[in-house]
Amino acid sequence: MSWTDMARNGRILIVDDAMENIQILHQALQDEHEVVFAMNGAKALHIAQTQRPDLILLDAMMPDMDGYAVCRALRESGATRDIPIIFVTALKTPEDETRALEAGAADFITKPVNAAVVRARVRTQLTVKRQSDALRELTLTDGLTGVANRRGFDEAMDTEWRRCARAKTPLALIIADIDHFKAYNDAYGHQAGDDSLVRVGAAMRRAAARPQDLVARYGGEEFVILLPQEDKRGAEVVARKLLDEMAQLAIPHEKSGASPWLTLSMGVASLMPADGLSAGGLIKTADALLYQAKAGGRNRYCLQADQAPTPLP
Ligand SMILES: Nc1nc2c(ncn2[C@@H]2O[C@H](COP(=O)(O)OP(=O)(O)OP(=O)(O)O)[C@@H](O)[C@H]2O)c(=O)[nH]1
Repeated sequence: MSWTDMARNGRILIVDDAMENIQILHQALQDEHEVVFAMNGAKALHIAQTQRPDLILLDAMMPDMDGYAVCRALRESGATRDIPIIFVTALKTPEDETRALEAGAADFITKPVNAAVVRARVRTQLTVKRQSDALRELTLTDGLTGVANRRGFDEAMDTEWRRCARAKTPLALIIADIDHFKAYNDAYGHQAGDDSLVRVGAAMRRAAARPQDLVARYGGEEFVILLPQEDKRGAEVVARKLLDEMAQLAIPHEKSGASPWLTLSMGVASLMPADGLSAGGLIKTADALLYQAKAGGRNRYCLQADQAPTPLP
């Protein structure tokens, strides 16, 4: 499917205080898009947050909250910041146009609108948005395994830390490292090593399959699993599932010393994000537990002790 084809089926939010204007735009777009509408700024912000439109057509002049204020509010919220906005207005001066673009609009259409122009401008903005989304996805994904990369993990950790702190729910982390992977590469070759990394990444995704779970490749043969709203017992269940998944894969590793198969060692930790604690502290705790699992013989996980979590300095 081409970018232009993909741009045909987006959800468009039309914001205008006059029903006849909404009807004209609806008429122009309804064949190619799902159209929702709002007749004031507050309603527009609510729909933008809850229904996540792909693009917003925004009237500049509205009573109470005008288009510029709506535009600024959309830009301030992480959930709506990236939705492209096209201003639709009877104001035509270069100053009006500049003001709209400075408020964060992607484009500008003047009234009375022409249906073909509206469709073309909407398609263009949707195409640009789809392309930038795809590019962003690429920058957050590990090219070999298809799981998130270090940067993807850092972003998710930042978001989930703040989300769990607000919701007062725990956040769990598993750091997993393949055992004796250097010996594996030496014995079976780098290509076989790469193939195994792909299979391990897929096993992790099977073990941590909830929508909010995030699997990332943290370094060469080191992976992390971020488990929002999980305490350490929930994370332990995932770690056990992962040991099972690895046993089922049964990738031969004759030089391992820990097992005839390729295995993982893991550190499993969880804490309640709060003032005085940090995401870095959670990572350090899980990392120290991973080290214990390695020292204890590998092919196992070490779980955080039961006392109140005290992250390492
Ligand atoms: N094939 C392949 N190997 C990688 C990749 N990234 C890292 N490695 C290898 O992973 C190995 C990691 O070795 P070490 O850090 O010594 O650890 P280990 O041999 O797994 O030993 P333990 O962790 O102590 O069980 C190195 O040989 C790296 O070359 C990769 O993308 N592909």
